[in-house]
Amino acid sequence: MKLPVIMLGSGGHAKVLLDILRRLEVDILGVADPAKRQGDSWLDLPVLGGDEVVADYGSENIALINGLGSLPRDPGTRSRLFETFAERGYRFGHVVDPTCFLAGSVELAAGVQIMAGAIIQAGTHIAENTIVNSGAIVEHDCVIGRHVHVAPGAVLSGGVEIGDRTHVGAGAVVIQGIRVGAGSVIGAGSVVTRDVAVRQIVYPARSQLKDIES
Ligand SMILES: CC(=O)SCCNC(=O)CCNC(=O)[C@H](O)C(C)(C)COP(=O)(O)OP(=O)(O)OC[C@H]1O[C@@H](n2cnc3c(N)ncnc32)[C@H](O)[C@@H]1OP(=O)(O)O
Repeated sequence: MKLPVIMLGSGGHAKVLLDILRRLEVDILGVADPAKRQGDSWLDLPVLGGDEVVADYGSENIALINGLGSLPRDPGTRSRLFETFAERGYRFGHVVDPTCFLAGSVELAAGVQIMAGAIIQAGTHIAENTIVNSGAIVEHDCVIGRHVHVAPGAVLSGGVEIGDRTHVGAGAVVIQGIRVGAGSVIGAGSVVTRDVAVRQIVYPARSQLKDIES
């Protein structure tokens, strides 16, 4: 049985999730966001109140959707929200855009979100609350930790391991068999050919600007 859902947050990431949920014809009760006024509406959804309003609904009657996005150097609001409600017994639903490709043996933990056009190949495991964003490719046998964001267009080659809370930037490429430690940031457009330790930032090569001589 599919439970009705409440969306937490109403920013850009939540907007994309809402579009997916509507295409999947999920029953959405409303949005919880402390920055909005109870009784208002957001994209034709009722604003139910702040996060505390979730307590009005029994954890066995609803599922939650984590609508907060995540960027490098974020203070961890998305992961905290997940942990807080999971500890209280609430379940976080998967959001899987119907245009993505998921191989049969892929394992998705609670709250994983797979956005439009992403490809996830055989033998890959993705842990709780992780986002694989639009058009990203996760090849076979990858192990992706909790609260990770694989940003749009990033490529993880076969057998890559990504530690918890890591951000893999838009368009980054990680070659096969690489291990990336927890809490790291792979800059957008980087090509990663060596292992990355815990809490390191990978900066990509910079493009150079020069005037065209006539
Ligand atoms: C749906 C969505 O939108 S999801 C979001 C997708 N976005 C991403 O994945 C972004 C990932 N973040 C990045 O790549 C970041 O730029 C980081 C984390 C690598 C670097 O961040 P910071 O250390 O804060 O760098 P900062 O922004 O101060 O820039 C420092 C310099 O590096 C340059 N720079 C920063 N990031 C990059 C990059 N990815 N590629 C090339 N140059 C870069 C900046 O232009 C700046 O150059 P300048 O000194 O000549 O002005």
